[in-house]
This record gives sequence, C-alpha cells and structure tokens, in this order.
Amino acid sequence: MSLSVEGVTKRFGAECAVENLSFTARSGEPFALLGSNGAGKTTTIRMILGLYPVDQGHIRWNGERLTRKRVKIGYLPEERGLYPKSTVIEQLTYFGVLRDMSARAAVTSAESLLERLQMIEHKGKRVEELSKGNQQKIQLAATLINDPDLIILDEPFSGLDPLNAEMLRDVVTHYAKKGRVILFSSHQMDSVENLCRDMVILRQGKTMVRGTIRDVKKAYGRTRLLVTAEEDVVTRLRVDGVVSIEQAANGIHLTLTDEAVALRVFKILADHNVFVSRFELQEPTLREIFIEKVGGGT
Ligand SMILES: Nc1ncnc2c1ncn2[C@@H]1O[C@H](COP(=O)(O)OP(=O)(O)OP(=O)(O)O)[C@@H](O)[C@H]1O
Repeated sequence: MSLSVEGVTKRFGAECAVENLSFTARSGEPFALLGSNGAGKTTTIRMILGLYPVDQGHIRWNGERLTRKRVKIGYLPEERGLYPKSTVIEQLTYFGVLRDMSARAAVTSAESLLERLQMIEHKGKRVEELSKGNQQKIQLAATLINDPDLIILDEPFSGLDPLNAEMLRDVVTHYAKKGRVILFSSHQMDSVENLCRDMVILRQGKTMVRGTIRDVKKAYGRTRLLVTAEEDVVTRLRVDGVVSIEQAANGIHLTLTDEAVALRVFKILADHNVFVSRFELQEPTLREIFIEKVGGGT
C-alpha cells in the first residue's frame, strides 16, 4: 500500500501554503513530514484527509484517487478532541461505532489497544480524571480503533514523557510491521530520527529536503569529530578546516569544513605522539540538518 502526494499545491489567497509538494509514503516505512510552524504540514494533512481541496496536483492511494470511502484513515489531530465526561471505554466504543464497527468489535479492539498502551486499568475512568499524557494515549487508541490502513499522526509526541514516547514508538513500529502506511508530522526532529525511513522538510510551503533520512545524512557528510586524548590537545587542533572546537565532558568536539580535514587532524595528533583513546567522525543529526535548512524553530 502507498500514499502518493504528487505535485500538490495549496494557496490561501495570495499565500502559497504548500507548493508543488511530492512524496510517497509506503507500507511498513513510517514517513516524516517535518517543518517549523507555518511550514504547511497541517495543510498537507488536511488535503490528504479531503478537508481542503487541492489547487494543483493529486493525492493517490495505490495509484488511484484517495477517498475516505475507499481507505480507512486514522487521524490523530494536533488539537486533541475527547469528551471529558465520558469513560474511556464508552468513548473508544463510540469512536469505533462512528467508523462503522459493531459495538462488540469496538469494545474488543478498545480493550486490546488499552492493554497495549498499558491503560487497561483506566478503562472505567472519565477522561477528565486522566493525566494529559494518558489522555493522549486514549486519543491514540481512538485513532487506531478500526485498524486503519493509513495512520496520520500530527505532532504525536507533544506532551508525552520519555516512557510514553517510547511506548508510542513501539506502537508505531507494531503498525508499520503490520504493513500500515504511517505519516508523522513533527517539528521534534529527535523523535522521528530512528522511527522513519523517508522524510520531507518543509519551509513556508517549499520542500527544502526530501529523501531517506540515511541518504540525506550521508549527503551532508560527516563534519563532526569527537576526539578524546590523554593530554590537552586543543591548541594543536586549531588548523585550517576546523571551524569550531568545543571541550565537553566526553572529549573535544570539532566541526570540520569537510570529512577530509579529519585525516589532517589525525596526522597532527600522530606526529605529536598524542595517545588518542577516541577518534570518531559523526553524522549530523536530523535536528542539525533541519536547523541548517530551516533556521531553527524546534
Ligand atoms: N484555513 C486557512 N486560511 C488561510 N491561511 C491558512 C489556513 N490554513 C493554513 N493557513 C496558512 O498556511 C500556512 C501553513 O500553515 P499550516 O498550519 O499548514 O502549517 P504547519 O506546518 O502545520 O504549522 P504548525 O506546526 O504551526 O501547525 C500558514 O502560513 C497558515 O497561516
């Protein structure tokens, strides 16, 4: 299964919120739609959901026009919408029935999701009695209640503590393995780095970066170098091609103009008989790439 966004453009008056956007999200490989505020992520999601018509381009599911009639879509909106006075199980059953499930099937699915999210003991509680993070887990369960083919998660990590964020990753991995198509929107780079394979980074509607996270990182080259030595070598490392030097608890962090400078640094250390316990060229993090391309905003 696949979701293809093909040359999609959306304008609001004179403003182009999304410009000629193309990407494909495939079964089993969670896809990240990244960008800072106002980049066009929510507008893109709304077009996929059919809430906004596209001005140009196409949105397809397995090569055919995507409609909510043909494809089961689970959407976790950025603004959460639960009924505070209803119990967890009532609410999830209601969402299931709204999506054409029998009440019985909805209860079975709700209980299994609550087990997975370690929320089963809360099933009889009113939503308003739950902590924010737990309410978010219920919202996630509501999104997944009818086992959707396409799962769209808008900023799913906001408000989750590290343990719950880990649980969300496990749930996403589980659905990816089941072959579901999963689309994330996020401005939190670290949260998607190890979860998604492909991504686009948007800025004011324009595509700044597109590709697999691995290839994008590779293209940026390894320009960060970590050196741990048994003596103070900072002054020796101030050479051409070394842009910055920062002393940290785990060693000296260098930023290089390009990967080849590392060889020069290595040679200097060897020529001075410096005993080096760590010499590590590191790839940029997604966050660093994002900051360079978009200028911050996480
Ligand atoms: N209904 C609308 N009418 C007019 N302009 C809109 C509308 N929806 C979005 N926009 C504009 O489109 C641009 C993209 O907004 P969008 O909400 O898609 O960004 P986003 O990446 O989701 O941002 P955030 O991370 O803040 O949610 C913004 O400049 C926004 O003001």
